[in-house]
Amino acid sequence: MISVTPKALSGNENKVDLKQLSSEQIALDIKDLNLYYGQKQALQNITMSIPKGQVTAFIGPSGCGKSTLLRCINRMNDLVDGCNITGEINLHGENIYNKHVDVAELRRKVGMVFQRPNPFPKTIYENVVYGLRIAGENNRRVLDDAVEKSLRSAALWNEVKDRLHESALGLSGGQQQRLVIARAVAIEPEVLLLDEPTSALDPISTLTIEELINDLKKQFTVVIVTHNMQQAARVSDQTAFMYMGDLIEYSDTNTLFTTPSKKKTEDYITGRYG
Ligand SMILES: Nc1ncnc2c1ncn2[C@@H]1O[C@H](COP(=O)(O)OP(=O)(O)OP(=O)(O)O)[C@@H](O)[C@H]1O
Repeated sequence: MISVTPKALSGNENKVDLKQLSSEQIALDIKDLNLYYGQKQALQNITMSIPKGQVTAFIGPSGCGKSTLLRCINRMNDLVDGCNITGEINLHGENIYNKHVDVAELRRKVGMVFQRPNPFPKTIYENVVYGLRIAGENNRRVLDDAVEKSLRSAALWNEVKDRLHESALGLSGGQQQRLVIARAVAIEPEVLLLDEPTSALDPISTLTIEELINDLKKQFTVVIVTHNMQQAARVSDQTAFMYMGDLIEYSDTNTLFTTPSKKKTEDYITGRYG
C-alpha cells in the first residue's frame, strides 16, 4: 500500500456516502458514457456521480482514459475530429450533451486548467479579467474586485499585488499556474477541472497548489487528473481508478488506497503496473 499522510485521511471533513448521494449533493452525474476516437473506444460505460464541493481524483495508468473523461465534462472532446460520444453527463439535472446546450456557457460553468501553465501574453491583471471582459464586463471597480478576490482564492495575491500591470510571462512556473487558476475562478465556475496541474512544477510549487486545491473545494467542485498517487491521496476526497477505458473502482480516497475492493486497483496502487 502507498503511504497516505494523516492530513489526507483527516482532510475529508464533509465526507459523503457515494452510494447514497442525494440530488442536492451531486455536482455531476455521469451515466453510461462511451467515447470513441474513430474506431477506438476510449471510455466504456462510465457511470459515476461526482459530489459537490469536494475533490474527486481520476487515477490510472497512462492511456487509461483519465484526461478523456475529464475533457468530456466541459465538452473539450467536441473539438476532436472523429470523436463520438454516447451517454450522459448531467449538470443540474440537464445532460450537457443535449443539442441545445450552449457550449460556451457550459465552459463558463465548468472551468479547466491544463498541465502546462498557459497565461496569455498580457498583464497579470488582464489575464485574470479575461473571461469577465469577454462576458462584457468593463466596470473598473467590478474588475478590480474580481482581480483581488480571484488572486486571493488562488493564493497569489500577496506575491503579485504590487505588479498587477506587469507581464504574466515574468512569473515563475508555479505562479503562472496559480494565475491560470485565478483566471479560471474569476468567472465563478461551479466545477473546476484540473488536468495534471502540477506535473510541470517543482516540489514546492506542487505543494502550494495542493494546499490551494484543498481551499478551492470550499467554493467549487474540483475534479483532478493526476499521475501521482500520493497526490491523489493528499488532495482528494474521492478517487476513481480507471484501467483501459473502464472505471474499475470509485470510492472515498482513504478506502481506495487502504482497502481497495478490486484486484486491479490493488495491483496498481501497490506498484505492480502503471
Ligand atoms: N485525440 C485523440 N485521438 C485519438 N486517440 C486519442 C486521442 N486522445 C487520446 N486518445 C487515446 O485514447 C486513450 C485514452 O487517452 P487519455 O489521454 O485519455 O489517457 P490518460 O489516462 O489521460 O493518459 P496519460 O496519463 O498518458 O495522459 C489512449 O489510448 C489515447 O491514445
